[in-house]
Amino acid sequence: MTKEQWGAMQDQLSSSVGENNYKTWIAPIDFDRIEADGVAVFSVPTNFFGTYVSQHYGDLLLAKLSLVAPEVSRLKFRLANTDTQQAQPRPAPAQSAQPDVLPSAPLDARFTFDRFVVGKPNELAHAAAKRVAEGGLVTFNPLFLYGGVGLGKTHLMHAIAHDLKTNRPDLNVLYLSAEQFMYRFVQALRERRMMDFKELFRSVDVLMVDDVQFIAGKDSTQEEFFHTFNALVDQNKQIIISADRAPDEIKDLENRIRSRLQSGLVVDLHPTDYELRLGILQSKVLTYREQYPSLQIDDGILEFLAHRISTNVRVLEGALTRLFAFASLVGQPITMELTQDCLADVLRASDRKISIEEIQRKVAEHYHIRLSDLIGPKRVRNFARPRQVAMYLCKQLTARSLPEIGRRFGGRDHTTVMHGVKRIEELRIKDSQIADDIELLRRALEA
Ligand SMILES: Nc1ncnc2c1ncn2[C@@H]1O[C@H](COP(=O)(O)OP(=O)(O)OP(=O)(O)O)[C@@H](O)[C@H]1O
Repeated sequence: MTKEQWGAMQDQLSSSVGENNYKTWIAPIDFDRIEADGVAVFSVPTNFFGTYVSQHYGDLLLAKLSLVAPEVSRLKFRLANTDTQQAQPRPAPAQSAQPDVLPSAPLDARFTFDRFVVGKPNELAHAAAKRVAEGGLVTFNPLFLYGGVGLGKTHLMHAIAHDLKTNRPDLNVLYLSAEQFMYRFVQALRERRMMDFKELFRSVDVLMVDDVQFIAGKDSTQEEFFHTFNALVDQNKQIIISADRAPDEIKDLENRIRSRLQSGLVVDLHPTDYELRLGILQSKVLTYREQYPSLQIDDGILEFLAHRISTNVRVLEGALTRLFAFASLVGQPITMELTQDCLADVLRASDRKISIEEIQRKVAEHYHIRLSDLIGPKRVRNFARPRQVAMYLCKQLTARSLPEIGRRFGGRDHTTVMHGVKRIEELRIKDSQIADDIELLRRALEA
């Protein structure tokens, strides 16, 4: 393959991986040669780069390469200008002092605070993220953000990084996923460069680690993470962590790490509610207006989508993107009919109905009481509170009416259900145990 062909391939890669990823990961690598045994050699600025590109873009590179050079069956990444590097002694300290780049994972330019729609389910997480993004005194360390898939954890972390770049350009901000932390650590171990690794991580002013649940069960990575964490906290450097669940729900995590993670501010991104979903759709439509200025969208479509697609924001956004692309392709306005046609599969998939029985069973299990006591007439508190929780969840998660719910709870009146639902709504705010119970149950039911 010639350098020109590599140039053309880079252009194609740019459109496949997106501009941001391209600039960060593909542009800095260079095609070197194809060896006799079908190995395509690329030069990379650091070994970590090679590992990252190979893990994330290896298949894509290979696929594109095989169109131009069918003999290629494998990729190899070598440090730039060190062709025979493996055979060479390690560089003298003066040379190795040349600063290694600590690659922050690429930030998505769209993930800013401006584009983050705030509603009840995420207002606390948003406020905490905003506070950290000011780059002022470290008041809570770490900030631990958690929540289910696609609820905006990564969006908030990138937004913090974007803001810090503007507010505090003097700070060395590092954002990476826990998986990347592990690659970087393993790489350092393999190359016997642990001192460099430690030094680099300890020179960071703000460390953000996304999806920390990834290191559960990975003992040495946890150990190193713990030391990095402690060293930074001791220096009063801000740490921001995200995970798909609360620290005490992450299995196979060492206790000392768990308690460290809990020692700052732990905030939950709750599943979206209807109003938040509608807000997100409305804000997305505004951005689409620039791209598709003449496209008409009928009244009621966004409300319909916000009602019907309650899984996660990523699915919601994907549905809207598809809808706009489809409508502009066929040159038609977005009507209800077109929406149902175009999104039939998404709508079917999110159609999974949670039944009243399922809720009753899960709640009884959760509170260790018998199903018959949950539904039955006894009014002792041990049964009455779980019963109200179950009624509340039936109201939230099913489309059943209050009289219908009442009937299924031993023939109770709809006003009893209404009272139960109200009581739990109040308690959720005051009583964190109830709030946690509901969250756990909701997740289990929606899983
Ligand atoms: N409140 C919000 N306002 C606007 N966009 C949002 C909001 N919440 C989530 N999104 C969008 O939803 C998508 C998924 O969000 P994100 O990647 O941050 O989720 P996540 O919680 O990190 O999920 P995962 O656990 O899968 O990593 C992104 O495109 C993000 O911009």
